[in-house]
Amino acid sequence: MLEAIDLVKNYGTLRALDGFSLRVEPGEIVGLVGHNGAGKSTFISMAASLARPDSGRIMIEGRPPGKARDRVGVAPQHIALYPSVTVREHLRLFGGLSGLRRGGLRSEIDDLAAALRLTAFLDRRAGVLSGGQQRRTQAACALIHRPSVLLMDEPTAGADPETRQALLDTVKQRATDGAAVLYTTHYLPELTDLRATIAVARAGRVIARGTAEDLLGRLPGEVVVAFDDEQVRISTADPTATLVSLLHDGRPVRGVEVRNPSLDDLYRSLAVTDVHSNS
Ligand SMILES: Nc1ncnc2c1ncn2[C@@H]1O[C@H](COP(=O)(O)OP(=O)(O)OP(=O)(O)O)[C@@H](O)[C@H]1O
Repeated sequence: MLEAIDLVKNYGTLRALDGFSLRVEPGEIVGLVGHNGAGKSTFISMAASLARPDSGRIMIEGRPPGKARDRVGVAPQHIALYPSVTVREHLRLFGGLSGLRRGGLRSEIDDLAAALRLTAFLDRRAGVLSGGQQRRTQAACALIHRPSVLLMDEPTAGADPETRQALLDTVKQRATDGAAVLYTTHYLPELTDLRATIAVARAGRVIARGTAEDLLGRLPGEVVVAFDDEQVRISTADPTATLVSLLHDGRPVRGVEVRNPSLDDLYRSLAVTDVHSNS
């Protein structure tokens, strides 16, 4: 389990975390979302014991992060691989650091390479891999020792659909196997695919927490219907009912588009709530 209570972190005069609290249970995937600069990566650095809070408490399975490093897997936002080292050597290195040896290490490497579609690239140097292959290699380094807390910071940034799906399927499987997963992204559909609960960060704290249905269910989507002579665009909480009512008179239709609420809609709705709660 990962638990953070009331973390504060200042960089000079800038307060990066301002009372950040979050808990991720074993088997749970929490999607941490929020605008650029909200504090997501700063929090991940702390959970990975790369930075210390000025105040507050963070625990990994009841221990401070510095004493639980072997239980944590981190896929940082920016690619951090050795260009001249092969994928297999990366995995041997990271697996070896966590105590995996010989047959155990070999079979973890084979299983993970298959899951992340890296088998054909195991003996290629990281520097000659495509961006997506590097992303998958980086995730594999985080996963090789079967960590009980998995921290993934925008692991699919710039990834093609194949890479994205391989990563999402592997993360889902690890959560099913009992890992507590913290996953940051700017893509809402990934969190739906992961069946993640959502934590929204803003200005260094978590301002909302719940399932996608809780947080997005009451937000309006949008229905756009192009008729022969006009285009009708309606903001609605019930797109299906709106669509049925727009189409019921049988007018010829050239196109229909239904837009579900996005993360931007969620941030906007929370900004309004926040302003009200501060007033
Ligand atoms: N080492 C550092 N020194 C100074 N300021 C920092 C440092 N690390 C982060 N910050 C600042 O702290 C704030 C939070 O940054 P952080 O990287 O945690 O945001 P984020 O939510 O991960 O954003 P993004 O979505 O862009 O990755 C930002 O204003 C950033 O500029």
